Amino acid sequence: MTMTLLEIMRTSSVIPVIAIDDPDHAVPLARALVAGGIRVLEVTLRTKHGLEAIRAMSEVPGAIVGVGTLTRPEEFAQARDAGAVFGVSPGLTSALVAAAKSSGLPLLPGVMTPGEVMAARENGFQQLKLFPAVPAGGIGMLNAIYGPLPDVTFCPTGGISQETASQFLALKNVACVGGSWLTPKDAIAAGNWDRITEIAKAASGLRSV
Ligand SMILES: O=C(O)C(=O)C[C@H](O)[C@H](O)COP(=O)(O)O
Repeated sequence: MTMTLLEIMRTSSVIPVIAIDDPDHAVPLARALVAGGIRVLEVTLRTKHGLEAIRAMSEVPGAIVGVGTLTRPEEFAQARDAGAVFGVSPGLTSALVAAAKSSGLPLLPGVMTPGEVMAARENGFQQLKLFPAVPAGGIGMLNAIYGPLPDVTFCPTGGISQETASQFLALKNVACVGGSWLTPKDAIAAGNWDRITEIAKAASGLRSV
């Protein structure tokens, strides 16, 4: 089943940004998040286990697995072949635009300024990640962008927490938010999957204020 980026963003109001330090954690972590109602999982290439984790997590029933931290063109086809069904990058370059098109992997590119929003839109991207969301201006920035550029939809990521997520989700131009708070490193290291499921349940219950 092929999903568009907008369908993926609307499946989950919160997308966990995941870094896997131990490949054995991939499957139980994905199961714990899905059990808590969080199905869309962004597995970053920040660690060397990213592709292996994508391959393993893609087999977990209910999980919709994407790749994060795409910064080099060659990573697109590798992630797609590992099973990723969407990709997220912290920024957009012409080489990444070409790689997204040739790989067929739906890309959620990172932007931080109105000019970057416009350049991304010129390249055919209307769903964008505001990154880093809070340092870039957060809610005020998203509201300001909505005035001149109302036809783009954001997944703000960077500095968002369980406490602030609903304020972002209340904005007209926000479909979902991303964050690493769903996957605390200490809980993963301890194999405390119940705690991850509890955090996921709280996050999946979030909509707007
Ligand atoms: O690794 C990537 O691809 C990124 O673009 C960065 C992450 O999305 C943010 O660093 C998550 O932000 P926090 O929730 O504040 O930890």
